[in-house]
Amino acid sequence: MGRYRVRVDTGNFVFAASANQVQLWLVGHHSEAKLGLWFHPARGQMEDFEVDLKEDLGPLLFVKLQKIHLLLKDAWFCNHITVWVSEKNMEEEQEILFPCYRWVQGDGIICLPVATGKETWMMEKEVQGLFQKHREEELEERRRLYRWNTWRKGLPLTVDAMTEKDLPLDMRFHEDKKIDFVGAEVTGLMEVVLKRLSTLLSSWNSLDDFAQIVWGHQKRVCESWKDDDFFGYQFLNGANPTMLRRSTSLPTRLVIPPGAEELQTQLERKLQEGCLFEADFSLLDGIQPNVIQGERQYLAAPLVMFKMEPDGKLLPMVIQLQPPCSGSPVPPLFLPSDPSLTWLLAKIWVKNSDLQLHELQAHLLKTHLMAEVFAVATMRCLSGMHPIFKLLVPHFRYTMEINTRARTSLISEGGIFDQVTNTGGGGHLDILRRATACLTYRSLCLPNDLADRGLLGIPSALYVHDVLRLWDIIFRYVQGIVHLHYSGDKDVQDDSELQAWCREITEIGLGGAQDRGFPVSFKSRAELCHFLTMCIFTSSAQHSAVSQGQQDWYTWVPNAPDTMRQPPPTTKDVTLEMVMATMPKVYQSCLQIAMTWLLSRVQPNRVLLGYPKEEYFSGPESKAVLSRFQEDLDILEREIVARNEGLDLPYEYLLPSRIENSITI
Ligand SMILES: CC/C=C\C/C=C\C/C=C\C/C=C\C=C\[C@H](C/C=C\CCC(=O)O)OO
Ligand SMILES: [Fe+2]
Repeated sequence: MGRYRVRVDTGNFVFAASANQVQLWLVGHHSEAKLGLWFHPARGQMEDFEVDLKEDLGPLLFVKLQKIHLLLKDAWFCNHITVWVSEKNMEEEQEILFPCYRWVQGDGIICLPVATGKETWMMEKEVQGLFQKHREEELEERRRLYRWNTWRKGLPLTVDAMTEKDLPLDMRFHEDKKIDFVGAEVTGLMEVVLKRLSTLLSSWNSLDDFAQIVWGHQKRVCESWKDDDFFGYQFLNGANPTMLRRSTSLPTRLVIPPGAEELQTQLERKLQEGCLFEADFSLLDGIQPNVIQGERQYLAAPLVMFKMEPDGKLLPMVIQLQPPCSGSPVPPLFLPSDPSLTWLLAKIWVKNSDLQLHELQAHLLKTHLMAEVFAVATMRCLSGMHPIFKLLVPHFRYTMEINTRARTSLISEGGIFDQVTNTGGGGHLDILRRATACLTYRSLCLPNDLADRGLLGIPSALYVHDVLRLWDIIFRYVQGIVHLHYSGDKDVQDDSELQAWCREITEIGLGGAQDRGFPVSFKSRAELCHFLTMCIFTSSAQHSAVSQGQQDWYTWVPNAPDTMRQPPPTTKDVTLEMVMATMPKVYQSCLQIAMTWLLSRVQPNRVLLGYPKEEYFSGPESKAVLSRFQEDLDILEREIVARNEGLDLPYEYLLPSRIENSITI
């Protein structure tokens, strides 16, 4: 018995309020009490109530709520409910949090378990028995709501939703985000289309013509894109820093033709010095090129070799546009000493290939689609009171919707890829299948990936530096939360929901990826922390690194054309007419600019890494772990700002102040 003060907190989104009435119950260890509170939740409001109860409820475990509709059935977004308990034997009132953070629909009774604190989670068995029944019922409902779907064979499974309208309400864009996103799509397309309506179907006449449709501040790219050091820089710190690796031998595909012994000597010398690097686009070999408006497009599968200079510049040494093919002549090698237009066209071919693998493999597959697998498995396997659910779910905000939109308008039949890229028309799906088949767990764990690619200890590799710092910061945050809730490895091994989550990701979401290093169980807290760090890193920092550069590096179309309309050159005789006939048409260029603007713009009302809107954890220990995470991010922010001050080209994509907490675009 005692006095209970109840506060109901409603979301501040459009339509978060409800015209219906809401009834509350308090459920304690010993008994439960109907509060007889009927109220209409108002948007962004906190409603306070006070009741004196005669019953001895015991320690509170749940709040139950039920929305009663008379006429209009609506949805109410409940943030959380807080209860202050003051009883005779208490020195001071006790504050207890019941997180919700979801839409309350229909008139069923919803149970909100008390916020996970260390004590709740470790609570003795019989109380867990009460929670156990709630958790099982909750997961049964979640598995009905969140189903796997095979969108295309050979790709990671996705959420079962034909369009964003089929998604569970809790996974939808809130109204402000939806209005902004749809508005930007229209604005972006109108901006470029209207500007060039008259010449949409034509080709450009000269490379400078592309300046007519450039937006914003890509001046530096327009001026420097032809320079070798600028070309090399992008493989370290550009839109796609995922292709470069240090060579451990001369690639077998690099057949040196007679007369090129000097090149062979130079390559071998750089190899010996440990400063030979490569970017190999063999994944594109044999992919069927697109046909756009009846015009055949062309693809290459280049290899480019670089040397790392003592000043940190990465300079291309040789480009091979196609791998050798038995029965065909040895493919020509393009060199910096070739005629300038010939060498330039070879570099353009490399950047076209890089854009395809960047967008499909590094961006869409290894961040968007992987985050979706983690999100669907989380909703299907971890109950709302599970500490790992509470740790992860803020990192999946809006991801199912942006991915569903990508499947319906970007990589769909007749979508953007089909309209403007040389991998569209089905080749893009074959690339996704090939990339999925070779996607390893180590390649998502950046310290392992960077070590495997031989990229540690390179002063000019700014992406590498920032990524390693962020990985360590996120790992420390994850470790803090895991160690609060798991006192040892056996707790991890005995956690059935957690082990089911792991298996669901590897065996179902990724289609049996244990042969690519993904775990099917967690044997220790260390293994769990590594995996969780990868999930959060993928959904925040890595997406930021491969998304934010699109606008800077892809708006000047010659620097990374989205399609190529003539075959790769097989001789050194290249003319400007050949180059212009190869480059995208005006329409394809305009759509590239519109899309890169749309997909890498700063999102309104974005939630930054480390600053989730939801408060799922209770207790001073969890709050301290989150505070330290924020402090670590703040220290890194200042480090990067200071580092960038001394740079000709600042690297800003991994500034914590620019990293979203989840993939929302
Ligand atoms: C057309 C290619 C040229 C330049 C890049 C333009 C688009 C990027 C292509 C692929 C990006 C990979 C994943 C992107 C996922 C989401 C996009 C989701 C929905 C788009 C909705 C729409 O097409 O309107 O963005 O990050
Ligand atoms: Fe994205």
